[in-house]
Amino acid sequence: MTHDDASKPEYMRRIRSFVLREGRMTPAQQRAFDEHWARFGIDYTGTAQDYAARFGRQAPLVMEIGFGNGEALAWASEHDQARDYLGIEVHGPGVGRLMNALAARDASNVRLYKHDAVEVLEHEIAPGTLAEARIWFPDPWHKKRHNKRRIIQPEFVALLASRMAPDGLLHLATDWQPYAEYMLEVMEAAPDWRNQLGPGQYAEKPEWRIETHFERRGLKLGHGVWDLLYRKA
Ligand SMILES: C[S@@+](CC[C@H](N)C(=O)[O-])C[C@H]1O[C@@H](n2cnc3c(N)ncnc32)[C@H](O)[C@@H]1O
Repeated sequence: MTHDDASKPEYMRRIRSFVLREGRMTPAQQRAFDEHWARFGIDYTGTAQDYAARFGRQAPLVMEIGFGNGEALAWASEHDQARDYLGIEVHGPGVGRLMNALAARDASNVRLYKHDAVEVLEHEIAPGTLAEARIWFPDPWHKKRHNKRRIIQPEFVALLASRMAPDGLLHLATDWQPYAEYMLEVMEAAPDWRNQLGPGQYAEKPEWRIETHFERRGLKLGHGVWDLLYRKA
């Protein structure tokens, strides 16, 4: 353990919210990295980034963590050209697939990390940077002994709040009711966030979130869907 690790809160030090099962990339996804990473990708360096310089303009920045195959991010960024989008995902095939979609529409308002979002937030995103943050259908870690691996934890939402611009919006969604209840519990207790709908309330699904792959999977299993909207207090 490095000295830096020792100074981190317990959650940040030990817990990873993902297991990397790198499925094989298809030739098209591999080609996406070869051809498009220089344009859409940001290599993790562990130092604060100047996103306005990367995008070549000063626009509000929307971040999505764990975008999966990227369909929701592709859609949202195409229909919201006045803002810039930062996607963070550890799963290579999903990043490749999204880059192909972005290249097909010649997108200029999206950049991607293939890295752990907790580390990106800690080291690359300066305080006060984000206008909006989205975490849609994060891994629910169903088993009680795995609940601590959920990305939504008090320490994590405090870190996230510190990276938000004043009045910045956080949008969470899940299809797993016990995780929805846990998200609500963590967020209601967080001093840096206030529920946009009023204390303890879930939100209606906003029109900017299209149905995602994991949402469809949950709906097929008969799950409900819960959206939560919080503003930085
Ligand atoms: C259940 S999937 C949901 C994907 C997508 N949002 C959807 O709704 O279809 C959760 C995703 O979060 C990613 N993920 C989990 N923890 C992460 C982290 N710390 N940093 C970046 N990505 C993460 C996983 O690789 C996975 O693709």
